[in-house]
Amino acid sequence: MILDDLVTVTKKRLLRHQQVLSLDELKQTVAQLPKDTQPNFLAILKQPGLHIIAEVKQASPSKGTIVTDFPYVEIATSYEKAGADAISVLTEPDYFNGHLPYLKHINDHVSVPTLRKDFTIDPYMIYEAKANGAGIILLIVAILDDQQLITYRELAESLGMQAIVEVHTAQEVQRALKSGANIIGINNRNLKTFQVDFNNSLRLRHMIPTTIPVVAESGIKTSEDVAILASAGFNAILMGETLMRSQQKATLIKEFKEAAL
Ligand SMILES: O=P(O)(O)OC[C@@H](O)[C@@H](O)c1c[nH]c2ccccc12
Repeated sequence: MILDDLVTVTKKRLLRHQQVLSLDELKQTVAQLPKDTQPNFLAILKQPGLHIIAEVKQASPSKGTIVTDFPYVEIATSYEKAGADAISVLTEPDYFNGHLPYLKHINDHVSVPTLRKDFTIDPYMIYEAKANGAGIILLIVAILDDQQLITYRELAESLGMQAIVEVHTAQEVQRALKSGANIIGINNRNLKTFQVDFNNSLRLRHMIPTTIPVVAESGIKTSEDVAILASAGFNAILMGETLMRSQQKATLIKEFKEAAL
C-alpha cells in the first residue's frame, strides 16, 4: 500500500539526514532562530472568510508528473501576489518530486506562512521544517499514534509553528479532536487508495466545533466548489493540482477569492 511505502522511504531518508546533521546539531541551529519567523497561521484562519492555501507541487503518486516546467519560486510569489493566505510546499522527493530546499528558497521570497507538506513521522522533521522557514507542518492522523499527535503538535507550537492535523474518516476526526488539534484538515483524497470524494469534507465538517478552523483539502477544481465550501463553513481550502495546471494561476486565485465571498 502506497501510504506504507511512503512511511518506509521517509524513515530511510530520515536516517540519511541524521547522518549528515544530528538531531542535537539541528536543534542548535533552530535554537538560534526567532520563534515567530512567520505570521501566525492560526490567527489568520480565525479571521472571517475562506482562506486559500496554494500548493507548489510538481508531481504526485496518483497523477505522476503534473508539470514539467517548475519555476517553484516564481509560482510561489505569484500565488502570494494574487492573494493566497499561505503556501504549501511539497518536500517529499520520492513520490512528489519535492525537495526540502524548495521550502527554504520559497521562504526567502514570500512573507505569507508556508506549510511543509510531508509525511511527518519524527520530531527531526519538525525541526527541519523550522530550520527551513516553515510556519506550518502537517500531521497525518493515519500514520501517527495518539501520543505522537499530541507531542508533535506541541513541539511545533513550542517552536512558533502551527500543525494542520489531517483526517480522512470520522474516526480520524475523533482522534484529531482528542489530541487537542488547533487546526484540522479534512482530506477529500483517501491516501490509501487515492480516491477523491469532494463530499468527504462536507460530510465530516459538522463533527468539528466551529472554534477550531477547518481546511478542506484535495480535488477542489472550480469556483462552484469553492462557493460550496465557503457556505459549508470551511475556514480554508488547500488547492494544488488545479492551480499547478493553470497557465493563469493568479487570475484563478482571484476568481476563487471572489467565489468565496
Ligand atoms: O492537488 P489537489 O488535489 O488540489 O490536493 C492538494 C493537497 O490537498 C494534496 O496535495 C494533499 C493533501 N494531503 C496530503 C498529504 C500528503 C501529500 C499530499 C497531500
